Amino acid sequence: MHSPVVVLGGGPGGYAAAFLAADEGLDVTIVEAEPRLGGTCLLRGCIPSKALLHVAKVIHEVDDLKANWGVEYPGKPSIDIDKVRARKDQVISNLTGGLGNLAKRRNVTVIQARGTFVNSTTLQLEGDHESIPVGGQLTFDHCILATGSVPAMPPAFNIGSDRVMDSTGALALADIPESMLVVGGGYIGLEMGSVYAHLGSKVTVVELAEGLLPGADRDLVKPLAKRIDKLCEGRVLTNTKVGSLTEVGDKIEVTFEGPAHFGHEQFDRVLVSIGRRPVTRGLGLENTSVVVNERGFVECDDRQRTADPHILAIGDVAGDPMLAHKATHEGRVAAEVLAGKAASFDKKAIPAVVFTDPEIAWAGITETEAKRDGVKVTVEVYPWAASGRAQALGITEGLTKWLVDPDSGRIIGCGIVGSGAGELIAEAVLAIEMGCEVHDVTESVHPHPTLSETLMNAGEVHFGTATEIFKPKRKPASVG
Ligand SMILES: Cc1cc2nc3c(=O)[nH]c(=O)nc-3n(C[C@H](O)[C@H](O)[C@H](O)COP(=O)(O)OP(=O)(O)OC[C@H]3O[C@@H](n4cnc5c(N)ncnc54)[C@H](O)[C@@H]3O)c2cc1C
Ligand SMILES: NC(=O)c1ccc[n+]([C@@H]2O[C@H](COP(=O)([O-])OP(=O)(O)OC[C@H]3O[C@@H](n4cnc5c(N)ncnc54)[C@H](O)[C@@H]3O)[C@@H](O)[C@H]2O)c1
Repeated sequence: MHSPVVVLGGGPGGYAAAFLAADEGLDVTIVEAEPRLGGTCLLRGCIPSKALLHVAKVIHEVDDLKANWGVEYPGKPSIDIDKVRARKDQVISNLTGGLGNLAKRRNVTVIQARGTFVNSTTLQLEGDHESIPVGGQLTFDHCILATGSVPAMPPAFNIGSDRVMDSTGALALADIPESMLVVGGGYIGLEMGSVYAHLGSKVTVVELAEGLLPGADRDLVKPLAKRIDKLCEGRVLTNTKVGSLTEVGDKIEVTFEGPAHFGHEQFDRVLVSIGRRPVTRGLGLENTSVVVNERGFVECDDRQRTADPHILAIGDVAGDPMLAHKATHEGRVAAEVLAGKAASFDKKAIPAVVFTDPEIAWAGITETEAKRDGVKVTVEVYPWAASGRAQALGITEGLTKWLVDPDSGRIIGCGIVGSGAGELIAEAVLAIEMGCEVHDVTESVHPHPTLSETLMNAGEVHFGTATEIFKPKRKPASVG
């Protein structure tokens, strides 16, 4: 069988690339190993985790009503874990079913098989699904490689016990363990740790680095770290390493090694969330001219082209950040490149959102990166305590900040911590992409009372015109 364009992998990178290429008039086949399109994001990532985080947020808000707003009701919320799981699975089914229909309506062929490269223009397909062509070979003019990533599970943690879970295991929500250790205080550890803590588990978080979410700006992480610490009843062990895991009866015994915490302790379940690795091994890439770097990512240019003229790469397999919207955007670029358009990707404003409560979001350059790279920035911070909407909602721990190029006055970065930060950051992405100056934001009328005003207000801090703050402190332009 021959298909001019083949997309290997049907995640948010792969299906976006395939659908857009078909819309451009190309003849497209998706090869996906699993029975459903959707990839990590829909089946075991973004969507199920956000469905569960919604439950966690509502539980928190109910507690807040009781503690701070005089709303009384008897007892604690009781949780029917089967119903929570069923609702989460329904959300996944709704979305993945829709994708199958969208592929059909575009005449995109979907083959359910595992593909490996025989050479630069041929895939060998393995599996037993009827969609696999006789002989199992699929030739193509161009292949878009979109095989994504899988959880990193070092041999020391891979002890063959289902009490030790990766993110997929945690999302399966088999039970609500009494005690749970989360190894890694990054995106997954904090999102899934929050879910389990709100459902009733006693959660301990262990992070190798000095603080949670290493790499993110500390002023953004601080309010979240405080909340997580409260949620985990002080059981956030930073600067600590997990040495070994051993199954002892129906518990996992864990040894801690670190200046802050030493010794061993038992937990009902352990979630290992210490990063993900790109899927490049075992794909037969050595039979092509594709270059894989020392971290396992496929090397490609800003048009998603690899060193092999027949192969493009997108999404998690094509490098950091491993985020669904980055995969989708790269998929669009790859499709347009194959359609002969002058598309390329300037990655200056890919937003990142940690969907905890409070949420953390950033886009463009961060203060941490500016310091590291010696980039001159002026930082304008607006505390949410001065926002009417934040006061009304009782979420005053947040802040919004702009990072401004002091020479041009252009906005080059934004950071937000607070409820809904993930929605608010979209305005910042547009501002950075459009090359806006700070006055473009301050002169755009924002609706009142909303949290979006904090973006306008942080801009007003730049000009000293923020009326809700008594004497705005101006930081001088600084290097780092
Ligand atoms: C718990 C969790 C929560 C997340 N939450 C978010 C979030 O809120 N926001 C966000 O932006 N990102 C989130 N992510 C990251 C996001 O899921 C990934 O960045 C995104 O799915 C990457 O898309 P992709 O298309 O590159 O790869 P994937 O989604 O990983 O898809 C790759 C596909 O390729 C298939 N495949 C692999 N090898 C082969 C082969 N040889 N033959 C055929 N098929 C193959 C796989 O079966 C898979 O379906 C989360 C991830 C996890 C684990
Ligand atoms: N909201 C989102 O967009 C979202 C949500 C989940 C996942 N993701 C994506 O998936 C990726 C993987 O998520 P993740 O949380 O597994 O990785 P991560 O890189 O976000 O965090 C891993 C954390 O584990 C720590 N760590 C590493 N080894 C350790 C050890 N031995 N002991 C203790 N801590 C250790 C690291 O210092 C780091 O803080 C993310 O980087 C992100 O790209 C995104």
